[in-house]
Amino acid sequence: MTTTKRKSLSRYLIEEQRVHNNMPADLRLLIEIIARACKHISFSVSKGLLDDVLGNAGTDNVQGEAQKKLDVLTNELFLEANEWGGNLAAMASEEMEHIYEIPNRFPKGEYLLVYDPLDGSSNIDINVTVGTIFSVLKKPESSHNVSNQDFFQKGCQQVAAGYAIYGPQTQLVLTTGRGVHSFTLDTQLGSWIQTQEDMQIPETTAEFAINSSNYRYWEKPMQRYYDELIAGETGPLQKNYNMRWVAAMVAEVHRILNRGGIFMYPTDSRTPGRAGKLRLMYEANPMSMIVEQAGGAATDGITRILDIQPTSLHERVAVFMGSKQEVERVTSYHKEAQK
Ligand SMILES: O=P(O)(O)OC[C@H]1O[C@](O)(COP(=O)(O)O)[C@@H](O)[C@@H]1O
Ligand SMILES: [Mg+2]
Ligand SMILES: [Mg+2]
Repeated sequence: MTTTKRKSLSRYLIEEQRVHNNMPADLRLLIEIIARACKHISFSVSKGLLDDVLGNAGTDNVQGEAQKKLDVLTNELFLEANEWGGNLAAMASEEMEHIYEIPNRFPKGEYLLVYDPLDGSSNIDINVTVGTIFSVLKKPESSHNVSNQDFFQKGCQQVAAGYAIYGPQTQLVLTTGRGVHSFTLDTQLGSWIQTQEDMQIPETTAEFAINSSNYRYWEKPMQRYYDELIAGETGPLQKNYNMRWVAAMVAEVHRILNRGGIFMYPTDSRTPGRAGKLRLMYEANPMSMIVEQAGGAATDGITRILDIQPTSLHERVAVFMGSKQEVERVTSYHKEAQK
């Protein structure tokens, strides 16, 4: 099929608003602006060495991680693109310690945007896939001056979630609560064109993704599950598994959406008191909404991620997400160990 016969993102969003009554106009406009920001990031990322945007920025983010030049640049691109759109009250990002309230000189709206502008940033200097992850929340009606507290909503309250993946093609994967749909950036037209409808994660899988160099730091139930995975058909799972690790959550989740699998970043003892590596509000929550909307599951080993009450902007969470059967199995091992 040629792209001219396919649906653009704009048309998809208008149909969601007008035909399916699934979103108000201001949310539709917000998603259009987010998509435009992702398009801009895609072009910046693709320039790489040509624009001297690779390498370290020489600064650390609030979590003490060295920022790449592109972490800083993509954060600014996302801020600038979204602050004048008129649909937001405030934003929060991996790269900013505090929330960013829309300044009074811009029109304001009723939504809150939380994002990871560049996911998998250790991949950027070696020209491997990276992405952008975003989550949209409604500002509580009772709130007049935006505060951190307004952002502390459970993932099940997200009104939209998505990611852009900057790989061989740039794709935007989106859910507004009626399935998961993907749009590929047609770089000649400059438009997002729908290329997948209602993506579904197979319930069973024979593929897993985990950074197994951390094995010795894991808790017992995680080690048990991993031992069973690698024992393959000689162990209790009685089948052989394949392993993949891109080191970008966006890329792992995208693979799982397309062909199934389980992605894990468990708690480990490298940093005592820290629950895993991934951040709840701008990594785990949006990805969990997408995974559940595609028929998969997502837990922290015990609890459904979308039911966790956030208590700080940058809090971490252990993540097990993807094909339902495997997520249920590893979750049951954690629950057994807890008893
Ligand atoms: O360095 P590791 O242990 O392989 O961790 C990789 C994980 O870290 C992350 O890159 C964190 O994301 P950021 O690049 O946004 O900090 C995840 O995308 C990925 O799953
Ligand atoms: Mg990330
Ligand atoms: Mg990041």
